[in-house]
Amino acid sequence: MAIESADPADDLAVPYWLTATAEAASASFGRMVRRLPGLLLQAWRLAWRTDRRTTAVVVVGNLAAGVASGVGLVNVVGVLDGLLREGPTPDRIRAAVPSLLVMVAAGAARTLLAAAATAAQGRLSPQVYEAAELRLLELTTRVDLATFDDADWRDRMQRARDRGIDAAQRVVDHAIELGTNVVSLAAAAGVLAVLHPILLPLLVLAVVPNFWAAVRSARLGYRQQLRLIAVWRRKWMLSELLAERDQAGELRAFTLQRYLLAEVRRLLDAVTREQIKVSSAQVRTNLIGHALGALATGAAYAALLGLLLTGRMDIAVGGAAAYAISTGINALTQVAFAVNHLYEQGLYFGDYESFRALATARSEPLDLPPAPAGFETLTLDGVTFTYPGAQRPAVSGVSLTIRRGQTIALVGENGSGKSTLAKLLAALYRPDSGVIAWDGADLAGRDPDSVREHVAVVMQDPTNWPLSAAENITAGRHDRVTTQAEIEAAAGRGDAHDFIVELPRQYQTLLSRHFNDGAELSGGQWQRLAIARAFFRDAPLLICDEPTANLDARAEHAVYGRLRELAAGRTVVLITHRMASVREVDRIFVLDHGALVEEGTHTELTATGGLYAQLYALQATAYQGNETSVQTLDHKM
Ligand SMILES: Nc1ncnc2c1ncn2[C@@H]1O[C@H](COP(=O)(O)OP(=O)(O)OP(=O)(O)O)[C@@H](O)[C@H]1O
Repeated sequence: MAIESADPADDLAVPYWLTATAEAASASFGRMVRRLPGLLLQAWRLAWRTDRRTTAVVVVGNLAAGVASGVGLVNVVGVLDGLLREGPTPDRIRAAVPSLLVMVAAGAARTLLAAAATAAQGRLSPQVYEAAELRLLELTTRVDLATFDDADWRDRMQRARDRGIDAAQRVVDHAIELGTNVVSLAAAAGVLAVLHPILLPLLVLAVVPNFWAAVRSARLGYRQQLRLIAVWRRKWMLSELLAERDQAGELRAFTLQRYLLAEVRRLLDAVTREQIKVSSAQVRTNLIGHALGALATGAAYAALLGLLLTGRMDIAVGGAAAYAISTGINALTQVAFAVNHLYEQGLYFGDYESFRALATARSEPLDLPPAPAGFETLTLDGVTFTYPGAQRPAVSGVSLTIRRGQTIALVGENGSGKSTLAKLLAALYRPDSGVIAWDGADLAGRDPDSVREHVAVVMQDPTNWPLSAAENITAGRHDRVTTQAEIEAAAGRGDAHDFIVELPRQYQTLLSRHFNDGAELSGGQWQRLAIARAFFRDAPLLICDEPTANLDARAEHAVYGRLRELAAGRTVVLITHRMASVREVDRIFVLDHGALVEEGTHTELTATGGLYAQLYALQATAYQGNETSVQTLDHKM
C-alpha cells in the first residue's frame, strides 16, 4: 500500500521544537548589532581558554599592525605636502623623503606584524576546534542514559555537533578578522577625522548599505538552515538506509529501493527549491546593498571634490583624504563581511553553547560518594521510571528484594518493562521515584559509575564493537592488566573460543568489514562475544537481557550451564522469553505493563495459574504442537 506523501512544503515548516532558535534568527538588525559584543566576548573566552599565549600574539600583532597602518596613512599627508609644495623638484623630493621613509617603514612593520598575527591565528584556530569538540564529547559522555531517549535533546546534539563545533572555530576566526579590520578602520577614521570632520560620517554612510545587506543575507541563510534541518535529518537517515551494508539485504528483499529513492528525491527537491529561493533573495539583497553603497561612496568623493574646489581643503590633504577614504571603505567593507560571518556563525555557535548548557545540566554529578563495595541484599521500593516524553511509566511502583548469590528471572510479555527494570538495576537509569538500595544504602546519592563498576551487563542488543576479538572481550574491563589465558578463559565461558580461533588472525582479527582484513560475525557469534565480555568483567551482579536470543540450542545450553557456574557467590538477573530456562532460577518476578504482578519460584507460580502459568503453558503448547498441559511439559523438560 502506498502512503500518500505529504506536501514537501510541510517539510520546510520550522519544527515546533526549534521556535526559540527561530526567534533568534528572525531578530531585528538592531538586536543583531547588540548581540555582537556578547559574541566577541564568547570568542575571546574560547580563544583565551584554548591557548593564552597564541591569543595574545594574535591580538597584539593585529593591534600593532593597525597602529603601523595609521602611521603610514598620516605620513601620506607629509609625502604629498612635500611633493606638491612650490620650488625646485630636488627640494620637493627632499622634503617628501622623511615622511616617505616613515611610510615605507610603517608599511613593512604592518606587513610583518600582520603575518605574525596570521601565523598565530593559524595555530590557534585548529586548537579551538579540537577543544570545542572534546568539550562537547566529554559532556555527552557524562549525560545520563535517559537523556539519549529525549528526541529534542538528540536534535540539539546533532545541531551542536554538525555545525556548532565548526562554528566555535569560525567565531574565533571572524572575531579576529573583525578586530583586525576595526583597527585598520580606526586608523583610517582617525586620519580622516584629523583631516576634515565631514569626511568621517561620509565614510560611515558609504558602508552602511553593505553592512545591512551582509547581515540580512546571513539571517536568510540561517533561517533556511533552520527550516531545512528536519528535512536534512530525514534525508540523511534514508540515504544511510540506501547506502549502508547492514540494510542492503533487507532493502533488496523487500524491493524497497525505488520507494526510498523516491522519498529521498522528494526531500532533495524540496531542499533544492528552498536553496534556490534563498540564494536569489541573498543576491537581490546584496545587489541593493552594493548599489546603495556605490551611491554613498560616490557622494563621499563628491563631497571631497567640493571641499577641494571651494578651497576649504588643501590639495595635499585632499590627496591623503582620498587615500584614507579608499582604505577606510575597504576596511569597513571587510568589517561588514566579518560582522556578517560572525553573526551567522554566532547563531550556530549559540546552538553549541545552549546545547552545552543543557548537557551540563543533565550530566551526572561528579562529586558523589561511591556506592558500597557490594551487597548482601538488593532492594527496590516503589521504583517508577518513565522515558522522556512517554505517556506512561515503563516501570511502575516495583518493589522487590534480591539476595546475593541468587539467580532471579524477570519475565513478562514484550514491552512489559523487563529491560527497563534491568537498566535501573544496572544504574543506567535513575528512578523517577522510589528507592534502589544495596543493604539499605540508597544508590540515588551515589556515584553511578561506582555502582556500574560492580555490574556486568549482557545487553539485549549488544554493540558490535569494531575492535579486535580480544579487545571485544577485554572491553569488559579495559583497564585491567590481563593475559591471553584470561581472555581465552572468558571466551571459553561465553562459548566464543572455538569460533575465534577459526578467524583469520584469531584473537587479533578486527571484527569489522568496514576495514581491510576485517571479519564479520553472525548474530549468535556476536552474542557469545558479549557474554564472554561480561564474564571477563567478573562483576558481583550479572544482568543478562535475553543473552541467548540468537544462540543455537547447543550454545544456549552451554551458556546457561556456565551462567549457573558463575552464579556461585554472585547475583544473576536473567531476562528471557525461553520459559524453560527460568525454571531453575531461585525466584521469578513477573511484570505486566511495568508493574510487578507475580513473584515466586517456578513451582509456586505455575500452581497459582496466573500470568506466568499462562505464558509458560503457551510456550509449552507451542513446543508440543498440541494442547499439552503445563504439568506434562514440566515432566518432560
Ligand atoms: N528508549 C525508550 N524510549 C521510550 N520508550 C521506551 C524506550 N525503551 C522502551 N520503551 C518503552 O518502555 C516500555 C517497556 O520497554 P522494555 O524494553 O523495558 O520492555 P521489555 O519487557 O524488555 O520488552 P521486550 O520483551 O520486547 O524486550 C515499552 O512500552 C517500550 O515501548
